[in-house]
Amino acid sequence: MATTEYPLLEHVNDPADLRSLTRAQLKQLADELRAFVLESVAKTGGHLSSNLGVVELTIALHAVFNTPEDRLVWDVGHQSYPHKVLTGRRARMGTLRQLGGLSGFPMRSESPYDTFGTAHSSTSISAALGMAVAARQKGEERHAIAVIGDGAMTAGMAFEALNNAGVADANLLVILNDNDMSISPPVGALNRYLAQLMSGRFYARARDVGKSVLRGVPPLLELAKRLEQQAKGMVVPATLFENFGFNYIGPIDGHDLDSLIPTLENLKGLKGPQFLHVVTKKGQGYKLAEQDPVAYHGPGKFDPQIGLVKPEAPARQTFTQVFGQWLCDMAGKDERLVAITPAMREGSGLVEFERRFPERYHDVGIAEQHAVTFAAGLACEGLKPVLAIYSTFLQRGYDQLIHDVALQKLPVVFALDRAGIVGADGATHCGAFDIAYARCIPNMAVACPADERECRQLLSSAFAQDHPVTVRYPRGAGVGVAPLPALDGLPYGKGELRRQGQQVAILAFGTLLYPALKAAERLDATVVNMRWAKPLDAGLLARMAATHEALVTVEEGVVTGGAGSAVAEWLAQEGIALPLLQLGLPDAFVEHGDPVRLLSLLGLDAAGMERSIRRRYPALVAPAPALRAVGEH
Ligand SMILES: Cc1ncc(C[n+]2csc(CCOP(=O)(O)OP(=O)(O)O)c2C)c(N)n1
Ligand SMILES: CC(=O)[C@@H](O)[C@H](O)COP(=O)(O)O
Ligand SMILES: [Mg+2]
Repeated sequence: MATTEYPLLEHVNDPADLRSLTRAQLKQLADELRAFVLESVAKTGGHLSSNLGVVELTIALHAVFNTPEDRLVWDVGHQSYPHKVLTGRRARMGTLRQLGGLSGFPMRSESPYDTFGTAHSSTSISAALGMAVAARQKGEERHAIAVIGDGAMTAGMAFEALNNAGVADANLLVILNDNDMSISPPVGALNRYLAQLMSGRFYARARDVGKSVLRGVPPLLELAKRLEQQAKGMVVPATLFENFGFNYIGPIDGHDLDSLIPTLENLKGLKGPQFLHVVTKKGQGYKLAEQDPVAYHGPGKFDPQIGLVKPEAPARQTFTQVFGQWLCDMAGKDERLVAITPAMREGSGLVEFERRFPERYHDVGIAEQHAVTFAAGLACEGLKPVLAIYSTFLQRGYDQLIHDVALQKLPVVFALDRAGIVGADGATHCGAFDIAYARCIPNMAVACPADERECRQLLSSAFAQDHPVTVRYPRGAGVGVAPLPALDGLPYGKGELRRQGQQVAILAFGTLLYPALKAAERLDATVVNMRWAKPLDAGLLARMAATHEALVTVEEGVVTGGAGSAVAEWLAQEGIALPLLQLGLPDAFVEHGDPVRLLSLLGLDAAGMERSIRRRYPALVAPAPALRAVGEH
């Protein structure tokens, strides 16, 4: 008889299938599920450590609650893979984060079990509260559960929701999945507070019952030991969460189904806002991930037997590396420079800066709104803040960008990483909107470097200004134009002519300059590297308009309101009636997939640009080279 590696898991096609399993079988299921997630993520790449940490919690939730009738909301959702596997998507896990495949995050369109789309953090309590209040209003009996990590818990939004939920008296269960980690080690007072809760309640009680529920979480044990002295003889005060109006239970061991299931069963019978504090370990069960949860937060493909292999020095630097290097160099030259990250030290290229300039490094936690206003405060006092932030996450701090920074004309540099297509993370992380949302703000300038060298130069230009500037650059490497060691900037608001052609001028904003140059060779078009979406280089534009029959703009951002729209506005303002073709991201969300393929599908590679320009201006470009006859080389 054929044996399978996952004998129990293979029969779980729906959470209903696991509700009939015995406790011992559920434990076996947990082992199989963990092994499956590891095997699967190793093949596709994706978020690993967080998923390994919630295997038992996921099983317990689906075993106890009547999902999807009971609403389960995963905060961030990067830990939703075990949930996907148990809710009928096991066979599709091989397609994870690929074009047409499963999303790396919960998605309402993907499954009825994904009750709320997440990826940007700290939304789960608000969403689950909304669902709980809606159920009450509609007279429907069901539970709403938010599972939120200790990192996500630091965001203002989570506290806004707690503040509301504590008095709304809705049947809401908030589960704090406390693994004492964000992507990097957690920061801030909340983290310290959670550690105190652990020492005061969890560890003491664990000792009392003579059973180490801390088994398997040695760093927590260490922490508990360190804090034990403080806890001795202490009357445990009401927790913060009880003061918010929640019934607080915990902390309990999130890897122990014998604790999780009865606790959840009990909570299920209680009315009003409930708060369960669960302690887990990021990377649980895979030693390499336990030891280095940061490296295994979101790895690419790897061999689980070997683990991640340090890549040989890549031929080309990523834009993130270029930024990190610039930041250190500029900090060495100007001691007013301070750097801020909202919990994205690794992703934003700040590891080396923190090592060299710890006093000038600020990880503020997942708190983008605060990060922007904090930068404003620093700037008020004469410091020169550089906020390193993903394009998509700055969306969170939009009012702060306008009201706290731009309105007061404060010189903050926004280093916007992940601008444009990001690939596997998909629509939630796509940096599509920043040109549009930044350029409409008075006092704000927007720089769009075309390559690595320009990225460094334009960061210097931005740093020299007396007002806010965003410098946007994409995920990954550029074409390989090595940055110069100097810290000289490029002229503010000026572009450059890159190719003189005939009747059509292509105005490129950012890295799409290079495919535009390729397309232009075949079209015999002029190409301008605009460099700045705001201010526009009006002199250069006027020259192009006067000497060409038609214009084309190219950008890796939404066309609606983007750099091409800025050119259209300028033409209208100048009363110039010239045909304009705007190429960029469509008025639609761009899904997950390989970025090269996505750009090609969107017509933003050289061939796509050539096609669009030829179609729009057939009489103004060089004829397409004749198709070669068969056999001709
Ligand atoms: C608004 C926002 N900022 C930043 C991120 C990037 N991010 C994704 S997961 C994560 C860490 C979350 O920590 P936690 O909630 O504790 O979950 P864990 O990774 O520990 O499982 C961060 C900072 C995000 N998804 N959303
Ligand atoms: C879940 C999340 O928001 C991040 O972990 C995100 O996946 C970052 O991806 P990169 O830093 O690899 O672009
Ligand atoms: Mg965490």
